[in-house]
Amino acid sequence: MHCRRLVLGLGFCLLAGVGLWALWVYTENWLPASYVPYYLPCPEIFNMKLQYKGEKQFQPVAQLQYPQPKLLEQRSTQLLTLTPWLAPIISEGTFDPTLLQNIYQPLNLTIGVTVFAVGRYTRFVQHFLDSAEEFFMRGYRVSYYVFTDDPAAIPHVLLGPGRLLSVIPIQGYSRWEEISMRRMETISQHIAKRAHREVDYLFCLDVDMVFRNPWGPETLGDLVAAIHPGYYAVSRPQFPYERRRVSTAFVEDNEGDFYYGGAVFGGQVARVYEFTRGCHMAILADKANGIMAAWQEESHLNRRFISHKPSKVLSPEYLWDDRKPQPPILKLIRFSTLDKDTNWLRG
Ligand SMILES: CC(=O)N[C@H]1[C@@H](OP(=O)(O)OP(=O)(O)OC[C@H]2O[C@@H](n3ccc(=O)[nH]c3=O)[C@H](O)[C@@H]2O)O[C@H](CO)[C@H](O)[C@@H]1O
Ligand SMILES: [Mn+2]
Repeated sequence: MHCRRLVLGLGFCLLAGVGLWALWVYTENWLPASYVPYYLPCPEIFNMKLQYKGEKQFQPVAQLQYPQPKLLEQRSTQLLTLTPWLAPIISEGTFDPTLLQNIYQPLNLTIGVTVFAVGRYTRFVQHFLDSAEEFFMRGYRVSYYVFTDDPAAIPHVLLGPGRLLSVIPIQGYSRWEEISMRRMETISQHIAKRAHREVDYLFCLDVDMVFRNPWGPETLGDLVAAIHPGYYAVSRPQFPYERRRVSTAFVEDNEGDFYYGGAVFGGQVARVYEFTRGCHMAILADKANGIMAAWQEESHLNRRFISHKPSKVLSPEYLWDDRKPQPPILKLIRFSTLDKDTNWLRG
């Protein structure tokens, strides 16, 4: 009798166990997936409030519809000089270098440059810095911040007076997309920790590039974007924005001004902080949802520049590509991407 009860009890437990297990398998596999909170790897960034001189609130632009601004005006010999939101578009002939020099030189500004050289990209540093010494913000104080996973591979480049080079060790990632995208996080953290005390303006540049002509104070502004050399003559629907709604970088067909390049952006250090932080947040949100935008951080940068308009736009003179012939509409090339063996570099 006692034994039968025990067997019955055990049988009941077994049945209940199987039942619970089946229920668990069902909820796990067949119910629609509920959103699992994702661990954001940098909680400190949410709490960092920086103290700038004369800080002012910035209101993002509300979404509205308007015609696309066209860089190539009707007269095909001249580029557009003003955006519809009245930001100047900088190209040769739109400014007087001597006048600007007289205005900006006495301000004793320090201009920062962030540049990443991870893995095989360290080979570009020498050429980049040599050409920057020749053409970038000559006569100004400049702080180069070179981020690398291999500090020993960064050459000792002879710098002019008032110009400094800091080599900052960072972690490398095996995927090039990750290296490229992580720049937003690294730059925002670097500004928070250090650069906001050291520089007035900051430019964030690709390293696989070279300066060929002067880049001066005409480029300084609150928030600066550069028009991508591949898309300055095409219309909105052809811009390679992220078009999937699930991404935080999503852009509608009827939105967008210019397609900007991820290889050049900058501005006042406080504005670059807000900008890179915003892009990094959006990248993290995409990551949490298992999605990578079409052109990585460049897609996020373009999304953000639609709602946070740049106060100054650089023409493709400031972001060209050696693989393309120089069109007559551009009087000179100031900064250009080298023709590189991408497969070997990223391999
Ligand atoms: C013409 C074209 O296709 N352009 C896209 C391509 O630009 P790029 O072909 O210019 O990307 P890239 O290979 O120059 O990478 C961007 C930058 O990240 C750094 N880096 C990258 C990889 C690496 O292994 N080590 C390293 O240091 C380096 O500073 C480099 O300049 O990719 C970018 C990725 O965001 C954008 O999507 C660009 O639109
Ligand atoms: Mn590049």
